[in-house]
Amino acid sequence: MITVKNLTGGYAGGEVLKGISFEVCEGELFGILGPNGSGKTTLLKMISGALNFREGSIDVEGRPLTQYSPKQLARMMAVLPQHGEQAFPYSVKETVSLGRYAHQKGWFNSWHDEDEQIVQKVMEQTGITRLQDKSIVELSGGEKQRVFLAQALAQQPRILLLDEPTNHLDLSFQKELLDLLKKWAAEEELTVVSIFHDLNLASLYCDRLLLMENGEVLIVDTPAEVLKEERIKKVYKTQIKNHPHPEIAKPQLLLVPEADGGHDADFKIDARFLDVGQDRIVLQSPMNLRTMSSGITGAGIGWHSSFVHRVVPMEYDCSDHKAEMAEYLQENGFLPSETVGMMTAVPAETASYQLFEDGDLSIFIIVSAGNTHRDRPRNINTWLFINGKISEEAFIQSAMTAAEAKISVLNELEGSGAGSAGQSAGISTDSICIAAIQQGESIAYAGTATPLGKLISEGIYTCTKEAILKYRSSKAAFKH
Ligand SMILES: Nc1ncnc2c1ncn2[C@@H]1O[C@H](COP(=O)(O)OP(=O)(O)OP(=O)(O)O)[C@@H](O)[C@H]1O
Repeated sequence: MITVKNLTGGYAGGEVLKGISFEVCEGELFGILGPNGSGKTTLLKMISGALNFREGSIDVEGRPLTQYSPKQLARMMAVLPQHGEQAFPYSVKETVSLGRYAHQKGWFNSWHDEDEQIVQKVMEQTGITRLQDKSIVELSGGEKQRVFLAQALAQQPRILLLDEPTNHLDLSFQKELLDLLKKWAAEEELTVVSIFHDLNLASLYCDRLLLMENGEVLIVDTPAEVLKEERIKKVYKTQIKNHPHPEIAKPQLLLVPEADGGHDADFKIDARFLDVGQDRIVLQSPMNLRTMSSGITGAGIGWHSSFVHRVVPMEYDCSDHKAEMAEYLQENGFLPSETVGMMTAVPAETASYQLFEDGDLSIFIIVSAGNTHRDRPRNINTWLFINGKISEEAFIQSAMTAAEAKISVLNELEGSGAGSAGQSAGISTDSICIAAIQQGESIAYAGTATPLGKLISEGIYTCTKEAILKYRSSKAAFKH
């Protein structure tokens, strides 16, 4: 659809673009990225024919751009510039109607029903119908942006060139606009070339991305390839982390602010923060911990500061235990959004907890265990607090290492096979929460042969065994 070859040129002051080459296919949503001043707008101006280039070529539908008359070009492509400005106080509808100019033979007396219908349709699609009689000078930045987008769409172009289209738009209209462009690209084969400053939006919506640096193309590829953490850090000269989107397979980049340096280097989670009551065990951390858990609240991966292990009666039965747990937390002064919450019928006093240390490495473990006989539903809840900065691999390996240690206790106390899936109790309602302070030395791995893994194995073995034995000798064991 658009073929750019060796494009070179700029302004009177000097060359901005140096040997740019790429192709955009029909119906593609193509994003242009790059730091400030890298030449994105200059490139878009050249593609739209607004700025001449010195060397190279731009072909649109197989024909050199320079061979199109201005009117032919206007029927082919529409441009939404970065700062839509309007010199005259036209009404919204009049401004949108200007988009029909390229399709008209004369100007004043050739307004047809079709033009009216298209203008009404695009005003509706961009959510500005109710503003149609207002003067454009009375609109907010976001409303103006929609009007100029409607004007561009009224042109019914085959190619839409956009310079930061979501600038000024609120979150829901950003999404609406890009959903709309994506739909038009797919259904009406509209080709969209757009500059983005928001790399995450570009990742979510674009088929391919072109990343520019100092007037040159660094890479043209899919979002997953272009938005690699190391590349973006280098080009934008800033700290970022790449994190997959939770719902769709697209990368998302997160800024990492400078650390405030205010934390205590010797900080560790231990029994000082634990409160074992009659009906719950609470660990309240003074700061948020990175968590991976299967708790009722705070499940999955997140950041939490309150850890609540709530003891409920054996006959507890609730159709919506998540909602009921959230209510319980709220009533008891815990914010559900900051809390990992688990439930158990096992008495709090039978839980086992201990700090395990090996040199600078330390972990704090709490285990509550009940009904650990083969023929009954089992409930062992494990909390593992790691006083270190651990990788994502180490989170997963910690869970594996902890599970292995727990099973070896079950096998020891109940005979071989007790911990395996088919053999053990009808249902296992076990939960785990791993929480790391994410400060200090980085720890890459937590498999059984690593220092952290060894500490976890020892700690989980010790606490699980003690918790089971305490539970068995308690009155509760006879009742259950
Ligand atoms: N009209 C102009 N005359 C002279 N130089 C210009 C003109 N417009 C832009 N430039 C220069 O060209 C270079 C590239 O600018 P351009 O606007 O293309 O960058 P950009 O990547 O779109 O930047 P931004 O992200 O800040 O919008 C910059 O150094 C800029 O100063």
